[in-house]
Amino acid sequence: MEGLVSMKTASGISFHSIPSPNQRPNFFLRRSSMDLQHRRFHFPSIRAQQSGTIFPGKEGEEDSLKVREWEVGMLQNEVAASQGIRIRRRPPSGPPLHYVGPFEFRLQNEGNTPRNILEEIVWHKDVEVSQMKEKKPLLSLKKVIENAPPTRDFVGSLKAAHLRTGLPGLIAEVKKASPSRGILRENFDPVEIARAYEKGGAACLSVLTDEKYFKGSFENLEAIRNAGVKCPLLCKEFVIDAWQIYCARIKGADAILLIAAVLPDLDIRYMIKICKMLGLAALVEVHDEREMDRVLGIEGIELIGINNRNLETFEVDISNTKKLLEGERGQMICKKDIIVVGESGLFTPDDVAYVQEAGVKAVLVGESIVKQSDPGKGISGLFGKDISL
Ligand SMILES: O=P(O)(O)OC[C@@H](O)[C@@H](O)c1c[nH]c2ccccc12
Repeated sequence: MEGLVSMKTASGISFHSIPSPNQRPNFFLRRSSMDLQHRRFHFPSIRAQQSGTIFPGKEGEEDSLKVREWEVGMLQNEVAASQGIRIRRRPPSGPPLHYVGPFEFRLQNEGNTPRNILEEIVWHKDVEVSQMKEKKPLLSLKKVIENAPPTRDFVGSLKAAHLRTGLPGLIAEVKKASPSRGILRENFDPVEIARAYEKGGAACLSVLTDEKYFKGSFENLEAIRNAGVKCPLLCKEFVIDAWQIYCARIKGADAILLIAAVLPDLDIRYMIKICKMLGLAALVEVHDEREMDRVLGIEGIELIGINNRNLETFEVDISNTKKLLEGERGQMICKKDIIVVGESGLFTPDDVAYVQEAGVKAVLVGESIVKQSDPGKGISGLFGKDISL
Protein backbone atom coordinates (compact mmCIF):
# COMPACT_ATOMS: atom_id res chain seq x y z
CA MET A 1 0.00 0.00 0.00
CA GLU A 2 1.80 3.09 -1.21
CA GLY A 3 0.76 6.35 0.42
CA LEU A 4 -2.18 4.93 2.29
CA VAL A 5 -1.61 3.73 5.81
CA SER A 6 -4.24 1.34 7.09
CA MET A 7 -7.92 2.13 6.74
CA LYS A 8 -11.07 1.25 8.63
CA THR A 9 -13.83 2.18 11.17
CA ALA A 10 -17.38 1.05 11.66
CA SER A 11 -19.10 3.67 9.59
CA GLY A 12 -16.30 4.89 7.47
CA ILE A 13 -12.61 5.04 7.15
CA SER A 14 -9.70 6.42 9.06
CA PHE A 15 -6.01 6.66 8.44
CA HIS A 16 -4.14 5.35 11.44
CA SER A 17 -1.18 7.51 10.71
CA ILE A 18 -1.16 10.44 8.41
CA PRO A 19 1.48 10.37 5.76
CA SER A 20 3.11 13.53 4.43
CA PRO A 21 1.16 15.43 1.75
CA ASN A 22 3.26 14.02 -1.07
CA GLN A 23 2.64 10.50 0.14
CA ARG A 24 -1.01 10.93 0.97
CA PRO A 25 -3.43 10.55 -1.87
CA ASN A 26 -6.10 13.21 -1.81
CA PHE A 27 -8.58 10.47 -1.16
CA PHE A 28 -10.76 12.36 1.28
CA LEU A 29 -10.19 15.83 0.05
CA ARG A 30 -11.01 15.52 -3.61
CA ARG A 31 -12.66 13.10 -5.85
CA SER A 32 -12.86 14.62 -9.28
CA SER A 33 -12.11 12.42 -12.22
CA MET A 34 -8.83 14.29 -12.51
CA ASP A 35 -7.78 13.05 -9.12
CA LEU A 36 -8.90 9.59 -9.86
CA GLN A 37 -6.76 9.63 -12.94
CA HIS A 38 -3.94 11.02 -10.84
CA ARG A 39 -4.33 8.18 -8.38
CA ARG A 40 -4.52 5.75 -11.21
CA PHE A 41 -1.01 6.66 -12.22
CA HIS A 42 0.53 7.45 -8.90
CA PHE A 43 -1.24 5.12 -6.54
CA PRO A 44 -2.02 2.01 -8.51
CA SER A 45 -2.04 -0.07 -5.37
CA ILE A 46 -4.94 1.94 -3.94
CA ARG A 47 -6.98 1.33 -7.01
CA ALA A 48 -6.14 -2.32 -6.83
CA GLN A 49 -6.92 -2.41 -3.15
CA GLN A 50 -10.23 -0.61 -3.56
CA SER A 51 -11.52 -2.42 -6.55
CA GLY A 52 -9.70 -5.69 -6.63
CA THR A 53 -10.29 -5.47 -10.36
CA ILE A 54 -7.88 -5.86 -13.18
CA PHE A 55 -9.21 -3.58 -15.89
CA PRO A 56 -9.72 -5.47 -19.12
CA GLY A 57 -9.25 -2.66 -21.65
CA LYS A 58 -9.57 1.08 -22.12
CA GLU A 59 -13.37 1.17 -22.20
CA GLY A 60 -13.74 -1.24 -19.34
CA GLU A 61 -11.20 0.79 -17.48
CA GLU A 62 -13.18 4.01 -17.98
CA ASP A 63 -16.36 2.32 -16.76
CA SER A 64 -14.66 0.86 -13.74
CA LEU A 65 -13.22 4.24 -12.93
CA LYS A 66 -16.66 5.82 -13.08
CA VAL A 67 -18.02 3.20 -10.71
CA ARG A 68 -15.07 3.70 -8.43
CA GLU A 69 -15.45 7.45 -8.51
CA TRP A 70 -19.08 7.08 -7.52
CA GLU A 71 -18.21 4.71 -4.70
CA VAL A 72 -15.50 6.96 -3.31
CA GLY A 73 -17.94 9.87 -3.40
CA MET A 74 -20.60 7.88 -1.58
CA LEU A 75 -18.10 6.72 0.99
CA GLN A 76 -16.86 10.23 1.61
CA ASN A 77 -20.40 11.49 2.19
CA GLU A 78 -21.12 8.54 4.45
CA VAL A 79 -18.08 9.25 6.61
CA ALA A 80 -19.13 12.89 6.82
CA ALA A 81 -22.75 12.01 7.63
CA SER A 82 -21.62 9.69 10.43
CA GLN A 83 -20.05 12.78 12.02
CA GLY A 84 -23.28 14.74 11.69
CA ILE A 85 -22.04 16.71 8.66
CA ARG A 86 -25.01 17.56 6.47
CA ILE A 87 -23.00 19.16 3.68
CA ARG A 88 -22.41 16.61 0.94
CA ARG A 89 -19.60 16.82 -1.60
CA ARG A 90 -20.41 17.39 -5.23
CA PRO A 91 -21.44 14.23 -7.07
CA PRO A 92 -19.06 13.34 -9.90
CA SER A 93 -21.81 13.86 -12.46
CA GLY A 94 -22.27 17.42 -11.13
CA PRO A 95 -25.48 19.32 -10.62
CA PRO A 96 -27.85 19.87 -13.52
CA LEU A 97 -26.82 22.70 -15.82
CA HIS A 98 -29.56 25.01 -14.63
CA TYR A 99 -31.74 25.01 -11.54
CA VAL A 100 -35.44 25.66 -11.51
CA GLY A 101 -36.64 27.96 -8.74
CA PRO A 102 -35.30 28.71 -5.27
CA PHE A 103 -33.93 26.13 -2.83
CA GLU A 104 -37.24 25.52 -1.07
CA PHE A 105 -38.81 24.23 -4.27
CA ARG A 106 -35.99 22.07 -5.49
CA LEU A 107 -36.54 18.37 -5.27
CA GLN A 108 -35.11 17.06 -2.04
CA ASN A 109 -32.72 14.13 -1.86
CA GLU A 110 -32.29 14.03 -5.56
CA GLY A 111 -28.59 13.76 -4.96
CA ASN A 112 -27.37 16.01 -7.68
CA THR A 113 -28.90 19.30 -6.53
CA PRO A 114 -27.36 21.29 -3.68
CA ARG A 115 -29.73 21.47 -0.71
CA ASN A 116 -28.66 24.84 0.65
CA ILE A 117 -26.34 27.74 -0.02
CA LEU A 118 -23.35 26.25 1.84
CA GLU A 119 -23.63 23.06 -0.15
CA GLU A 120 -23.90 25.05 -3.37
CA ILE A 121 -20.76 27.04 -2.48
CA VAL A 122 -18.84 23.87 -1.67
CA TRP A 123 -19.88 22.19 -4.91
CA HIS A 124 -18.85 25.20 -6.90
CA LYS A 125 -15.56 25.27 -5.01
CA ASP A 126 -14.94 21.69 -6.01
CA VAL A 127 -14.96 22.62 -9.69
CA GLU A 128 -13.01 25.83 -9.13
CA VAL A 129 -10.25 24.12 -7.17
CA SER A 130 -9.79 21.32 -9.66
CA GLN A 131 -9.36 23.91 -12.42
CA MET A 132 -6.87 25.93 -10.38
CA LYS A 133 -4.95 22.80 -9.48
CA GLU A 134 -4.59 21.96 -13.12
CA LYS A 135 -3.05 25.35 -13.80
CA LYS A 136 -0.77 25.31 -10.75
CA PRO A 137 -0.02 21.84 -9.48
CA LEU A 138 0.89 21.39 -5.82
CA LEU A 139 4.53 20.77 -6.62
CA SER A 140 4.93 24.19 -8.22
CA LEU A 141 3.29 25.85 -5.19
CA LYS A 142 5.67 24.06 -2.84
CA LYS A 143 8.65 25.46 -4.72
CA VAL A 144 7.36 29.02 -4.32
CA ILE A 145 6.75 28.48 -0.60
CA GLU A 146 10.39 27.51 -0.09
CA ASN A 147 11.33 31.14 -0.76
CA ALA A 148 8.31 32.81 0.84
CA PRO A 149 8.84 35.26 3.72
CA PRO A 150 7.89 33.92 7.18
CA THR A 151 4.32 34.16 8.44
CA ARG A 152 3.19 36.49 11.23
CA ASP A 153 1.89 35.33 14.60
CA PHE A 154 -1.90 35.48 14.23
CA VAL A 155 -2.76 34.00 17.64
CA GLY A 156 -0.06 36.06 19.38
CA SER A 157 -1.46 39.24 17.89
CA LEU A 158 -4.97 38.45 19.17
CA LYS A 159 -3.65 37.68 22.65
CA ALA A 160 -1.57 40.87 22.74
CA ALA A 161 -4.57 43.00 21.68
CA HIS A 162 -6.73 41.42 24.36
CA LEU A 163 -4.08 42.10 27.01
CA ARG A 164 -3.57 45.66 25.82
CA THR A 165 -7.22 46.73 25.65
CA GLY A 166 -8.99 44.34 28.01
CA LEU A 167 -11.46 43.82 25.15
CA PRO A 168 -11.68 40.97 22.67
CA GLY A 169 -8.95 41.21 20.00
CA LEU A 170 -10.50 42.28 16.71
CA ILE A 171 -10.26 40.39 13.44
CA ALA A 172 -11.63 42.98 11.03
CA GLU A 173 -13.03 41.56 7.81
CA VAL A 174 -12.39 42.94 4.34
CA LYS A 175 -15.73 41.90 2.84
CA LYS A 176 -17.37 43.34 -0.23
CA ALA A 177 -20.50 41.23 -0.36
CA SER A 178 -22.17 38.10 0.96
CA PRO A 179 -24.97 35.85 -0.30
CA SER A 180 -27.16 36.88 2.63
CA ARG A 181 -26.53 40.65 2.59
CA GLY A 182 -25.68 41.38 -1.03
CA ILE A 183 -23.20 44.20 -1.72
CA LEU A 184 -22.00 45.74 1.55
CA ARG A 185 -19.79 48.44 0.09
CA GLU A 186 -19.89 49.81 -3.43
CA ASN A 187 -16.59 51.69 -3.64
CA PHE A 188 -14.55 48.81 -2.38
CA ASP A 189 -10.79 49.32 -2.19
CA PRO A 190 -9.41 46.37 -0.19
CA VAL A 191 -6.06 47.98 0.58
CA GLU A 192 -7.62 51.24 1.73
CA ILE A 193 -10.04 49.35 4.00
CA ALA A 194 -7.23 47.18 5.39
CA ARG A 195 -5.13 50.26 6.20
CA ALA A 196 -8.10 51.93 7.89
CA TYR A 197 -8.72 48.83 10.00
CA GLU A 198 -5.08 48.63 11.05
CA LYS A 199 -5.05 52.30 12.00
CA GLY A 200 -8.31 51.84 13.91
CA GLY A 201 -6.75 49.18 16.18
CA ALA A 202 -7.59 45.83 14.55
CA ALA A 203 -5.33 43.02 15.81
CA CYS A 204 -5.71 40.93 12.66
CA LEU A 205 -7.56 41.15 9.36
CA SER A 206 -9.75 38.61 7.59
CA VAL A 207 -9.79 38.74 3.79
CA LEU A 208 -12.50 36.95 1.85
CA THR A 209 -11.05 35.20 -1.16
CA ASP A 210 -14.17 33.53 -2.56
CA GLU A 211 -15.06 35.28 -5.81
CA LYS A 212 -18.44 33.96 -6.84
CA TYR A 213 -20.40 34.36 -3.62
CA PHE A 214 -18.45 37.00 -1.65
CA LYS A 215 -16.82 39.04 -4.41
CA GLY A 216 -13.41 38.53 -2.84
CA SER A 217 -10.16 37.28 -4.37
CA PHE A 218 -6.70 35.95 -3.69
CA GLU A 219 -5.48 39.09 -5.46
CA ASN A 220 -7.03 41.17 -2.67
CA LEU A 221 -5.17 39.12 -0.09
CA GLU A 222 -1.91 39.51 -1.98
CA ALA A 223 -2.43 43.25 -2.52
CA ILE A 224 -3.06 43.83 1.19
CA ARG A 225 0.03 41.85 2.13
CA ASN A 226 2.18 43.67 -0.44
CA ALA A 227 0.89 47.09 0.64
CA GLY A 228 2.87 46.80 3.87
CA VAL A 229 -0.07 46.16 6.19
CA LYS A 230 1.43 44.60 9.32
CA CYS A 231 -1.61 42.90 10.86
CA PRO A 232 -1.59 39.12 10.42
CA LEU A 233 -4.07 38.04 7.70
CA LEU A 234 -6.71 35.33 7.77
CA CYS A 235 -7.56 33.82 4.40
CA LYS A 236 -11.35 33.45 4.49
CA GLU A 237 -12.02 30.58 2.11
CA PHE A 238 -14.18 27.51 1.83
CA VAL A 239 -11.34 25.04 2.14
CA ILE A 240 -12.08 21.59 0.78
CA ASP A 241 -8.62 20.67 -0.46
CA ALA A 242 -5.13 21.03 1.00
CA TRP A 243 -4.06 22.74 -2.24
CA GLN A 244 -5.98 25.86 -1.14
CA ILE A 245 -3.89 26.08 2.04
CA TYR A 246 -0.67 26.14 0.04
CA CYS A 247 -2.17 28.75 -2.26
CA ALA A 248 -3.21 30.93 0.69
CA ARG A 249 0.31 30.73 2.13
CA ILE A 250 1.78 31.95 -1.16
CA LYS A 251 -0.65 34.85 -1.37
CA GLY A 252 0.44 36.12 2.03
CA ALA A 253 -1.96 34.52 4.54
CA ASP A 254 -0.90 33.94 8.14
CA ALA A 255 -4.00 31.95 9.05
CA ILE A 256 -6.74 30.02 7.30
CA LEU A 257 -10.36 29.16 8.06
CA LEU A 258 -11.44 25.50 8.31
CA ILE A 259 -15.21 24.97 8.53
CA ALA A 260 -16.32 21.98 10.61
CA ALA A 261 -19.70 21.90 8.84
CA VAL A 262 -17.85 21.03 5.64
CA LEU A 263 -14.80 19.03 6.73
CA PRO A 264 -14.80 15.62 8.40
CA ASP A 265 -12.52 15.17 11.43
CA LEU A 266 -9.85 13.41 9.44
CA ASP A 267 -9.57 16.28 6.99
CA ILE A 268 -9.38 18.80 9.83
CA ARG A 269 -6.60 16.78 11.49
CA TYR A 270 -4.71 16.47 8.24
CA MET A 271 -5.13 20.14 7.34
CA ILE A 272 -4.03 21.29 10.79
CA LYS A 273 -0.80 19.38 10.29
CA ILE A 274 -0.30 21.09 6.96
CA CYS A 275 -0.98 24.49 8.53
CA LYS A 276 1.62 23.81 11.23
CA MET A 277 4.11 22.75 8.58
CA LEU A 278 3.51 25.96 6.65
CA GLY A 279 3.54 28.24 9.71
CA LEU A 280 -0.15 29.12 9.42
CA ALA A 281 -2.68 29.36 12.24
CA ALA A 282 -5.94 27.49 11.69
CA LEU A 283 -9.23 29.05 12.77
CA VAL A 284 -11.60 26.11 13.06
CA GLU A 285 -15.20 27.28 12.76
CA VAL A 286 -18.16 25.62 14.47
CA HIS A 287 -21.83 26.52 14.62
CA ASP A 288 -23.46 23.96 16.91
CA GLU A 289 -22.75 21.71 19.88
CA ARG A 290 -21.98 18.68 17.80
CA GLU A 291 -19.38 20.49 15.73
CA MET A 292 -17.88 21.97 18.90
CA ASP A 293 -17.60 18.53 20.49
CA ARG A 294 -15.96 17.08 17.38
CA VAL A 295 -13.44 19.89 17.25
CA LEU A 296 -12.67 19.64 20.98
CA GLY A 297 -11.71 16.03 20.34
CA ILE A 298 -9.01 17.05 17.86
CA GLU A 299 -5.49 17.64 19.16
CA GLY A 300 -3.50 20.75 18.35
CA ILE A 301 -6.33 23.25 17.90
CA GLU A 302 -5.46 26.74 19.16
CA LEU A 303 -8.32 28.81 17.76
CA ILE A 304 -12.02 28.00 17.55
CA GLY A 305 -14.48 30.34 15.88
CA ILE A 306 -18.13 30.19 16.89
CA ASN A 307 -20.18 31.40 13.97
CA ASN A 308 -23.42 33.05 15.06
CA ARG A 309 -24.65 32.72 11.51
CA ASN A 310 -26.01 29.42 10.29
CA LEU A 311 -24.41 29.07 6.87
CA GLU A 312 -27.24 26.84 5.66
CA THR A 313 -30.10 29.22 6.52
CA PHE A 314 -28.31 32.58 7.14
CA GLU A 315 -30.05 32.96 10.50
CA VAL A 316 -27.95 35.01 12.93
CA ASP A 317 -28.21 34.70 16.69
CA ILE A 318 -25.39 35.93 18.90
CA SER A 319 -26.61 33.87 21.84
CA ASN A 320 -25.16 30.92 19.94
CA THR A 321 -21.71 31.93 21.20
CA LYS A 322 -22.96 31.82 24.79
CA LYS A 323 -24.75 28.52 24.29
CA LEU A 324 -21.66 26.76 22.98
CA LEU A 325 -19.42 28.04 25.78
CA GLU A 326 -21.62 27.03 28.68
CA GLY A 327 -20.74 24.28 31.15
CA GLU A 328 -18.25 21.55 30.38
CA ARG A 329 -17.40 22.82 26.92
CA GLY A 330 -16.29 26.16 28.33
CA GLN A 331 -14.21 24.40 31.00
CA MET A 332 -12.51 22.18 28.46
CA ILE A 333 -11.69 25.18 26.30
CA CYS A 334 -10.06 26.91 29.29
CA LYS A 335 -8.15 23.75 30.17
CA LYS A 336 -6.86 23.41 26.63
CA ASP A 337 -5.96 27.11 26.50
CA ILE A 338 -7.94 27.56 23.28
CA ILE A 339 -8.81 31.08 22.15
CA VAL A 340 -12.44 31.41 21.07
CA VAL A 341 -13.46 33.90 18.42
CA GLY A 342 -17.06 35.18 18.38
CA GLU A 343 -18.05 35.47 14.72
CA SER A 344 -20.81 37.31 12.82
CA GLY A 345 -23.69 39.56 13.70
CA LEU A 346 -21.80 41.88 16.07
CA PHE A 347 -22.83 45.52 15.70
CA THR A 348 -22.71 47.37 19.04
CA PRO A 349 -20.57 47.67 22.20
CA ASP A 350 -23.31 45.70 23.96
CA ASP A 351 -22.94 42.85 21.46
CA VAL A 352 -19.18 42.78 22.04
CA ALA A 353 -19.67 42.86 25.83
CA TYR A 354 -22.19 40.02 25.58
CA VAL A 355 -19.85 37.64 23.73
CA GLN A 356 -16.92 38.67 25.93
CA GLU A 357 -18.99 37.82 28.98
CA ALA A 358 -19.68 34.45 27.37
CA GLY A 359 -15.93 33.80 27.22
CA VAL A 360 -14.51 34.92 23.86
CA LYS A 361 -11.11 36.60 23.71
CA ALA A 362 -11.49 37.67 20.08
CA VAL A 363 -14.23 38.74 17.67
CA LEU A 364 -14.55 38.53 13.89
CA VAL A 365 -16.52 41.42 12.45
CA GLY A 366 -17.36 42.37 8.87
CA GLU A 367 -20.63 44.03 7.99
CA SER A 368 -20.93 46.55 10.83
CA ILE A 369 -17.49 48.08 10.20
CA VAL A 370 -17.01 47.63 6.46
CA LYS A 371 -20.20 49.58 5.77
CA GLN A 372 -18.95 52.76 7.48
CA SER A 373 -17.51 55.49 5.27
CA ASP A 374 -14.40 55.32 7.47
CA PRO A 375 -14.05 51.65 8.50
CA GLY A 376 -11.45 52.65 11.09
CA LYS A 377 -14.03 54.85 12.85
CA GLY A 378 -16.43 51.94 12.50
CA ILE A 379 -14.15 50.10 14.95
CA SER A 380 -14.51 52.81 17.62
CA GLY A 381 -18.26 52.64 17.09
CA LEU A 382 -18.25 48.88 17.54
CA PHE A 383 -16.28 48.97 20.79
CA GLY A 384 -17.71 52.24 22.11
CA LYS A 385 -14.22 53.71 22.35
CA ASP A 386 -11.01 54.27 20.44
CA ILE A 387 -8.95 51.07 20.64
CA SER A 388 -6.07 52.23 18.44
CA LEU A 389 -2.68 52.63 20.09
O1 LIG B 1 -20.32 40.40 8.48
P1 LIG B 1 -20.46 39.79 9.84
O2 LIG B 1 -21.86 39.42 10.21
O3 LIG B 1 -19.80 40.66 10.88
O4 LIG B 1 -19.65 38.41 9.80
C1 LIG B 1 -18.25 38.34 9.63
C2 LIG B 1 -17.81 36.89 9.52
O5 LIG B 1 -18.06 36.27 10.74
C3 LIG B 1 -18.53 36.15 8.38
O6 LIG B 1 -18.21 36.79 7.20
C4 LIG B 1 -18.19 34.67 8.29
C5 LIG B 1 -18.00 33.82 9.33
N1 LIG B 1 -17.70 32.57 8.88
C6 LIG B 1 -17.71 32.59 7.55
C7 LIG B 1 -17.44 31.56 6.63
C8 LIG B 1 -17.48 31.88 5.31
C9 LIG B 1 -17.81 33.16 4.88
C10 LIG B 1 -18.07 34.19 5.76
C11 LIG B 1 -18.02 33.91 7.11
